[in-house]
Amino acid sequence: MTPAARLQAAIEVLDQVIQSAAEDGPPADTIVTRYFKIRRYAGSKDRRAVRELVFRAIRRTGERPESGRAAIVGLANDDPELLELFGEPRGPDVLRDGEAAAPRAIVPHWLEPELSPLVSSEEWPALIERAPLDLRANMARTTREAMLAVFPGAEPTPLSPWGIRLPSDSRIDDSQPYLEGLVEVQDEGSQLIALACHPQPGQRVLDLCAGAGGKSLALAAAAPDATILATDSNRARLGKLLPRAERAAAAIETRLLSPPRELEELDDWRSGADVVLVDAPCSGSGTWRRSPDARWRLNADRLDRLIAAQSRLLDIAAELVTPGGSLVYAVCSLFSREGARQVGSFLGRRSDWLVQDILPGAGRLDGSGRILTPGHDSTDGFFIARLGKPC
Ligand SMILES: C[S@@+](CC[C@H](N)C(=O)[O-])C[C@H]1O[C@@H](n2cnc3c(N)ncnc32)[C@H](O)[C@@H]1O
Repeated sequence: MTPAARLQAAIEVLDQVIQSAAEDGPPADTIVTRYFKIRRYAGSKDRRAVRELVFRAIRRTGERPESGRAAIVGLANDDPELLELFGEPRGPDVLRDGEAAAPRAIVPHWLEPELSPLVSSEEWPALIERAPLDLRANMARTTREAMLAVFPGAEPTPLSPWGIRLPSDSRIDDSQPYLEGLVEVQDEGSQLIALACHPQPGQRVLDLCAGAGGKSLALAAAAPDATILATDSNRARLGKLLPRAERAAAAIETRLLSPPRELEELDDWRSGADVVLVDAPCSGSGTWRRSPDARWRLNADRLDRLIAAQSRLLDIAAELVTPGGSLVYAVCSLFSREGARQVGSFLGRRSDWLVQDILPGAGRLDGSGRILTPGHDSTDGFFIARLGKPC
């Protein structure tokens, strides 16, 4: 493919990404892969180049643009080499006078007021910079030192004692330690959520929104003798946990929940969990650096629905914690309504619950919890709080 043809391909992919974002369809990554599945003539260099153009355009454009062409015109306005490709054979049509270009932005304008006041605009560029690849050493079966020696370019993460940081483009899925379950891919911020749960041997720990089990696996590695139940309402996600647990040699029970009957289905855990983790569904605004197209999929209705779901899940979790036990609430979001204000509302409903200190030295205090951000902590963005149920 010529450079002009690659630019035209990027426009076509972006059109599909825009449509998918509007319809809550698959993410940009999947769309790029699908695009090339039926275009076998494109070589690996072409695929890489088109992908790079697509993601540069997505990162540059905060709000969902009107078309792939508008996104690429915006990108080209910043890059004269791209401008020259318009009108070339197999390339995009010639630029029209005054043609609309998608405006450059990091945070969509309508979401600026949602950000925690701690996330100042100086930090915004880090929200969409490429993320490193973090691994978690499976402490039940190895040590961080042993794993640091295995991966070239590996550094210990500064905040999590389990973490190993590799350069962004590292591949580990065919490495022996990964296949043997000695390491898992997990952002340092996610590791800190498991650390905030502080699971102890013999405890009963419930991971209410376990998804594919990233936090459950970290909890099992930290306390192999704890009883861990991983639940989720999404069968496909929860189904991915079992093979991962097998690889890690972790004992984790799973249970599929059917909202709105979660409490009935967890009757045997009512007031019975020493720790309940609510890693709640959220906007994902803390992970824009990994999924920059997430900015294009959010809308006010969807955000309101997520906030209502978080509040409901917190109330469910409160019923499951044993007196004297803890509820750990986490979201990969930097929006106050999903983080500090969400927990503030919970404490308004249950004023006898106690705010517990977590993760000294990591992140910054934000209301009754802590906020971690890519700019301040070099992790994905998270809000984490730990609340104690009165005895
Ligand atoms: C942020 S993700 C969890 C990520 C997961 N803990 C991990 O470490 O990979 C939120 C999860 O909440 C689940 N969820 C949404 N509503 C739920 C409900 N009512 N009960 C249980 N899980 C729910 C979603 O299916 C999703 O997997």
